[in-house]
Amino acid sequence: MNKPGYPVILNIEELPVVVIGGGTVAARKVGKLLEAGAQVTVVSPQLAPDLKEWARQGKIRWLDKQFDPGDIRGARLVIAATNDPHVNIAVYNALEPQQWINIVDRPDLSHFIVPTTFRRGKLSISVSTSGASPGLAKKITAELAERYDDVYADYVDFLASCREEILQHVSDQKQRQRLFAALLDPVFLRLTREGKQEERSARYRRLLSTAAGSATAEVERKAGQDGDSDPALKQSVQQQSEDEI
Ligand SMILES: C[C@@]1(CC(=O)O)C2=NC(=C\c3[nH]c(c(CCC(=O)O)c3CC(=O)O)Cc3[nH]c(c(CC(=O)O)c3CCC(=O)O)/C=C3\N/C(=C\2)[C@@H](CCC(=O)O)[C@]3(C)CC(=O)O)/[C@H]1CCC(=O)O
Ligand SMILES: NC(=O)c1ccc[n+]([C@@H]2O[C@H](COP(=O)([O-])OP(=O)(O)OC[C@H]3O[C@@H](n4cnc5c(N)ncnc54)[C@H](O)[C@@H]3O)[C@@H](O)[C@H]2O)c1
Repeated sequence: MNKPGYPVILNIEELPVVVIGGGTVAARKVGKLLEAGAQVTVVSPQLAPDLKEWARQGKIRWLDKQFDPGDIRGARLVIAATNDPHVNIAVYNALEPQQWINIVDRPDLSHFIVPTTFRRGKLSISVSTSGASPGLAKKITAELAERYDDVYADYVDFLASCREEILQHVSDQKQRQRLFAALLDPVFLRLTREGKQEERSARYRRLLSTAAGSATAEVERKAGQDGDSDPALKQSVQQQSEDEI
């Protein structure tokens, strides 16, 4: 991988992922795979403590053996995480054409590399140095984690529910964009931080009714101007005003 790469969040729920090697690095990768709901198989004659525990609890399938090419058959993603570079290359050579691999000591051959990530509910912040310095990525993440603290989980949930409501009830594209922008006013974060959820909702309601009012005026102005109006927009905006007042 020599280009900067294409950052994505993969939905790997229920998908089979095979990890070769059972040491500290494998345990770190498997922890994140389990959080994402993947079906994980670990192939290794030895397991780090976390992996042992997950195998005992049935959270992962453990093949207590050295790697063989057949072990990765059917896997969607493959992670080669042994401490033997020759074994990691053997895993790479055994890939089926559609499989994607992360080789923990060969970013240059990997189809994907893993950034550091921390989560605050639905917000996730990831940092990568394209393999240049994973330690620096971790340090930057720690700095960001202080700034984007636990309050963001509730704040992002609030933004999500407002957004859902706006998408459902406000049909005018420009109006929506204005509302989404207004929702990012720092006051909503501040009220979340201060635990003033009611004041936050009241402000949001005011924002909606003001926007609905101005859209109604706009529709009426247009109607007066060219004798024509968009009845769907007018109705949606008026409905909005009635709901909110
Ligand atoms: C982010 C994180 C995610 C994760 O693994 O889950 C991750 N490495 C983490 C930590 C970490 N890794 C290393 C140290 C020791 C300090 C140092 O060396 O800097 C620390 C720090 C620590 O452990 O504290 C050593 C290391 N890492 C790689 C090599 C091989 C090489 O470079 O060739 C070596 C040398 C091995 C040797 O000694 O030979 C390779 C990779 N490591 C990556 C990811 C990918 C690029 C990420 C990026 O874009 O920056 C990439 C390319 C491939 C991949 O693994 O996907 C995770 C942070 C988890 C967290 O947040 O807690
Ligand atoms: N990508 C990263 O973030 C990162 C970080 C540190 C180190 N590394 C690299 O990752 C490698 C692994 O690090 P670690 O700390 O997990 O090592 P480790 O020694 O803790 O674990 C190695 C594991 O590989 C298994 N293994 C060895 N040969 C095998 C085979 N033929 N088949 C199946 N399993 C086999 C061992 O049983 C053991 O479980 C290091 O050698 C280093 O090159 C990568």
